[in-house]
Amino acid sequence: MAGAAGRIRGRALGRFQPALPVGDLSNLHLKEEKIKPEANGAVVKTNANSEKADEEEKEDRAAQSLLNKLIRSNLVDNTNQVEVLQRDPNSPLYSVKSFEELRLKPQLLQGVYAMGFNRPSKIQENALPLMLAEPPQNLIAQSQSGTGKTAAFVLAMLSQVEPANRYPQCLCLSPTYELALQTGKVIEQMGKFYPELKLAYAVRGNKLERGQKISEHIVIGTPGTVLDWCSKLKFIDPKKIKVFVLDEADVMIATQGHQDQSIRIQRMLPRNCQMLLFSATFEDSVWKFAQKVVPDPNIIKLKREEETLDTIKQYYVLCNNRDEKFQALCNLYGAITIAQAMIFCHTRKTASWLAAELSKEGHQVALLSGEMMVEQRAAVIERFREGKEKVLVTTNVCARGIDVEQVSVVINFDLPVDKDGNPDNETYLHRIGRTGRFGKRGLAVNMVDSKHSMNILNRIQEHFNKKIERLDTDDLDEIEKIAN
Ligand SMILES: Nc1ncnc2c1ncn2[C@@H]1O[C@H](COP(=O)(O)OP(=O)(O)OP(=O)(O)O)[C@@H](O)[C@H]1O
Repeated sequence: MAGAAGRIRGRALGRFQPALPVGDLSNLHLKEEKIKPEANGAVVKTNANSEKADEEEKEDRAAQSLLNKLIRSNLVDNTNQVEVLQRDPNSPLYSVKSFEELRLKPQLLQGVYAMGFNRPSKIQENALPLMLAEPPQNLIAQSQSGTGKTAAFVLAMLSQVEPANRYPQCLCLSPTYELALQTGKVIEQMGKFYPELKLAYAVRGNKLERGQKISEHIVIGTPGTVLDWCSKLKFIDPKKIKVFVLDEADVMIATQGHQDQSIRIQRMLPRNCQMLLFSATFEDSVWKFAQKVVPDPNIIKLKREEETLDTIKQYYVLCNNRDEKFQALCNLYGAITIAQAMIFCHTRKTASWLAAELSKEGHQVALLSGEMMVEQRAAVIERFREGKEKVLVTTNVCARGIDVEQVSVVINFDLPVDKDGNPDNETYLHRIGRTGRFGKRGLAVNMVDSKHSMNILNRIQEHFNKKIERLDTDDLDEIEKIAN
């Protein structure tokens, strides 16, 4: 394949590409001076306005979380260590390397193995001994999505339940109806060999007769309904709850009202109730909330990922406008063989335009867009993973926080910016971090179409202190080896 790139070096690409009859490679390095300052300013302004106007997508963390659960088939590989801050440093609570060491009830051990788990994940290894200790310990735990948090607290709940007592003993809050159902499924699977154990869903639409008392042992639901069931409707006696779990705390607080409702529920629980809070991320707001709902916590945190771009080759291509960016993209495809690429756009509109244009050029393109139902999005990602499509075009908002494994090339058709138009370094890292994983080398190509975006690129470069080079025909041999 390196030969193909070699043949076209310094020549018009159009003649050599079967699927994409496009222009000259010189488009790849248009001179920066070509962008007239006044035109440039105007372009930027219009872009910013129109982008705002058609940026209808709102970050929906609950949908992203659900999507991750739907597309995930196994544990996310994570090499980071966890940090354990024990409330009582004198109490020796060791981590466990096997489920046997936890002395789980036999029917739970059976459930764990029936789910195909051989040994605890990193977060489980550290959290389970704390959660199953006598007396039960409170816990705030943060670990990346997909690392086994749900399974951990489900085991804790199932271990504490006394089936002979026919009333709710464990209460679990989820941010949405769908996420509550997903967690419910894990409870059902893991408790499969514990048939006397019953589960109720406190979600909107699940209507019970007034005056009724619930006999199920575990209640899982959304904050609003759980609050009603505990206070106004009195279906649950909160004073009898032994384990309170607050799942997906980061998603929870992103929803208006959920934080207050969760705190109100927590205030109704007995003092000796075990409080457990889980979150995939740990920004300040989550931490503040966690401290309000979990008194005297033990804390388990996944150590921050080292921001490393060492295995990723980063380039930029200078263009004048959207069409030229498309042209440059086609040129790149014509010049090298790309196994699988993800292309990020700023808006839905650009993403669907680009997907259509690429399809016209004969590419097998998948479009992941915010207007799709979560199930549809999961299907698109699945097909892409299976290699049915080689290019996935998506928007920033839609793809943030979604686990798509290794791709060989990431293209920023638009650079990531925050709502104020400043460089979004975190998103940049997250996007291009999809390539260059597991010791492989990765390739990231940034399309720059104005002085403004050049400025953004420079700031990103400074932030990471890592050179982003201008893509040149001389680089094609090198990048072909990475991209293919
Ligand atoms: N010990 C284990 N061994 C093997 N697979 C596991 C283990 N624990 C969990 N899994 C599997 O890994 C996947 C992710 O686990 P889980 O949903 O518990 O992660 P999570 O951290 O709760 O994710 P989220 O933050 O999205 O809620 C699931 O498919 C689950 O069945």
